[in-house]
Amino acid sequence: MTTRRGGFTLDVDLEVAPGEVVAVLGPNGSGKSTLLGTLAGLYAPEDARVTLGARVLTDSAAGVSVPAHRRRVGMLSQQALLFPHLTARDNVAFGPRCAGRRRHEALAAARELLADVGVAELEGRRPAELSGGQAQRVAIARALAVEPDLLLLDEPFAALDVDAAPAVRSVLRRLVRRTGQTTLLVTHDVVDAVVLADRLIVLAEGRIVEQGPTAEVLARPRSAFAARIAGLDLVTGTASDGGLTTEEGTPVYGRPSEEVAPGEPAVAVFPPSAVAVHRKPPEGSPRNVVPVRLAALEPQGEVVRLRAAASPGGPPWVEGLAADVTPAAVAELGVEPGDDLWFAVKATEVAVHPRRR
Ligand SMILES: Nc1ncnc2c1ncn2[C@@H]1O[C@H](COP(=O)(O)OP(=O)(O)OP(=O)(O)O)[C@@H](O)[C@H]1O
Repeated sequence: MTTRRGGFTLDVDLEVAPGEVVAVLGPNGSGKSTLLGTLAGLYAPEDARVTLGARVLTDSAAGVSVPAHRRRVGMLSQQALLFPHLTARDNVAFGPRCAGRRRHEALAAARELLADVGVAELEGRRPAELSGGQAQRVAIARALAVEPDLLLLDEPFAALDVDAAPAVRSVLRRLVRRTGQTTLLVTHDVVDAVVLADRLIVLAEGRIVEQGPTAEVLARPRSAFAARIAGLDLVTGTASDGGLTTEEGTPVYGRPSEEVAPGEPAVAVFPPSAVAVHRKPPEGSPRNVVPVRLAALEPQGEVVRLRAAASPGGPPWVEGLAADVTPAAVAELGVEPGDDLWFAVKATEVAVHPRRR
């Protein structure tokens, strides 16, 4: 598709498999909202062909453009945008009613969905009587109530406070997985992509500059933007009681940030600034301590990023882990590439999230 807005041109070619969740990341103004708007039928593209299953939604060459409300494309944005005069239940039942469902059927379906998103007891409240997180849960229920063929999520957690966002993300993850909902998710948060998406695409200046399985793009970023968002330490494994267990069986201790059941695929996430670097294994406090071989020293503004490789006999999953330390600490440690070191990170600094298979 090619869509112009003012002097900006979006030019992308994208295919999403049924049931797939694709995350779209990119700097401000890279065209993420323009992409969603074009799929939703909000903008008239200059030259595009958009198909959903067997249906043609847009074919500019043939003069076809299905209006937004007939696309069976659901949209959820930062703000819940509920009808202010309707109760939570009636907000969710509205779409099915418009699609011709009987009133009692639509209300029953709405109640079930409100229970699914964890706000069954709020069904009689109006939007003004809901918190941001509660309203967004209702908005998720409303978006799914019409059983859209494609769900578009435009920064659905951005307006929520940091405490509410992971719980709402969990709810969305569970429902999207259960219904096999085909989804395109625009986000600024790489953790959203890890938790929800099978695949990640990176937009820059209206074009796709990178795409692939989420973990792969983050492990081997090619664009400057992907490198920057990949600036978190990620360790994948299987959730356990106190954190996760890597594929090789190493325990990584952390705190579950949201609903993640033992035995499920999980990812441990921590900032490189939380990693302490030692010459000898540190003693005492309960934390994660792992041997690494120093691969590189990368200056990063105020700090130096120590990049790890596996040490002989050590676990392979440390490959690529980063530790940010001050230049003074680097001088004091006297480290050089090839040195054998220990990376340590406190369990309280490690967030454990569920991960898409
Ligand atoms: N109404 C408009 N008229 C003209 N140009 C517009 C309009 N809306 C957006 N643009 C331009 O289109 C480009 C893409 O905007 P878009 O909102 O799709 O980016 P985005 O990636 O979603 O950004 P953000 O992360 O800031 O939400 C921007 O350069 C913007 O200046």
